Amino acid sequence: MLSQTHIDTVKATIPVLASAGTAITEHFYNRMFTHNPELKDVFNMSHQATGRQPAALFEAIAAYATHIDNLEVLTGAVMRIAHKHTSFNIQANQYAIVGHHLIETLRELLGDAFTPDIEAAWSAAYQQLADIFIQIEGNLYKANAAKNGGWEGFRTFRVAKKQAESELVTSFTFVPVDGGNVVDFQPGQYLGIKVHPTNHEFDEIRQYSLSTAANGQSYRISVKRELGEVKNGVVSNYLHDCIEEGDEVELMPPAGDFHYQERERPVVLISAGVGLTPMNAILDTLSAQGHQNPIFYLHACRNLQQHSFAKHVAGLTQTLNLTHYTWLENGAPENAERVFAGQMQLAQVAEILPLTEGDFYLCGPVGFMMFIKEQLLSLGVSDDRIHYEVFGPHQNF
Ligand SMILES: NC(=O)C1=CN([C@@H]2O[C@H](COP(=O)(O)OP(=O)(O)OC[C@H]3O[C@@H](n4cnc5c(N)ncnc54)[C@H](O)[C@@H]3O)[C@@H](O)[C@H]2O)C=CC1
Repeated sequence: MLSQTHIDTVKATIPVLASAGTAITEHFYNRMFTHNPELKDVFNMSHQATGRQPAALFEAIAAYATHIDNLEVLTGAVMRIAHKHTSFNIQANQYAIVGHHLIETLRELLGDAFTPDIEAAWSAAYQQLADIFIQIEGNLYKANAAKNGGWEGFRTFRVAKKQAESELVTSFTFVPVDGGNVVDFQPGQYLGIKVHPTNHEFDEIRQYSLSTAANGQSYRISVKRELGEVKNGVVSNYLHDCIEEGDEVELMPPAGDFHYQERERPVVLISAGVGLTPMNAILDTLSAQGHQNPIFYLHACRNLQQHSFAKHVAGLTQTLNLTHYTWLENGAPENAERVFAGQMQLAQVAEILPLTEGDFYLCGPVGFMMFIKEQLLSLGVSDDRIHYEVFGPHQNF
């Protein structure tokens, strides 16, 4: 139990942590992976290489210390992280390892400034946070296992179908090798997938949004091939290059607290690039449900060759009350209908959008979501009707 002294001590150490910056979390991860290399199987090592994970952990620790006497403020972030942890199959005993390396990192970096009082306060504070995550994650694991088609831990699936959707995006449909059902999910949720890339030192676990509606039998994800630096797209490119129909992968049950919410309001889905995957799942789900309220779908990508699901979305106008537009960054073909050239400018379609009552869901690169959120706010859409999540290590904007 945290005492007032612990709380005061943790808050008093915030400036020390802030001045050390991400050196703390970088040191922490180096230390942990040196002493517990088995955890490389669990953590996304590409996010280590880019520095995004140490930055995210540092921000999380700073936010926790800042709000330690009013943790309700962090409920949304805690739920988002807990869902993500379950897709990695994080277990209670791993919190003790992380806690040990965090405390030892503080001792090593702060030296004499890391007094016994500070150690006691941070140990208690870490334990409080770990207990919160362990409880929420334990409940999510149990709830998933109890559902029809549910399971706990990794389950082996076979690739039933591999299908190109555009120049860079390929879909993979997975069925369980045990022949059982699979648990339903909310459109917008993702799967944790574990693979062992060729010649790789450790397993890799990644999250991919489910890209079509739940059907009880199979799951589909749609993956973008990453061009450029090798450290990006280790798993995505392995799936593209090495995983074929008939091959097996390990999956955790669907997770994620960012998903479509039925609210009897018009829906506006706005995506860019491969961020269209959850939007496609939402559209397919609404179509299967016979949804009749107006839906608007706005999508941005580089060019026609990279426009996945274009025909599929056009076909959904048969079943849904759907209006859709596309922005092609590198230029629109002449006479193309519902297609604009350049980056997405909402002013071009603002008059048809339900600005005063609609729910707006955004998905795509962070820069794109920031760009669109700003436009929505300036068009008068209230903040509480703009929904998005940052894929990858947690980040606010
Ligand atoms: N469930 C989720 O939240 C998912 C999120 N994503 C995210 O989507 C992103 C990947 O998208 P890519 O296909 O690589 O996109 P991309 O880099 O090919 O960009 C696609 C389009 O986004 C627009 N865009 C990009 N940056 C912009 C900016 N700063 N301002 C205005 N417009 C901008 C442009 O129109 C561009 O053509 C990743 O960040 C990934 O994490 C992807 C899948 C699922």
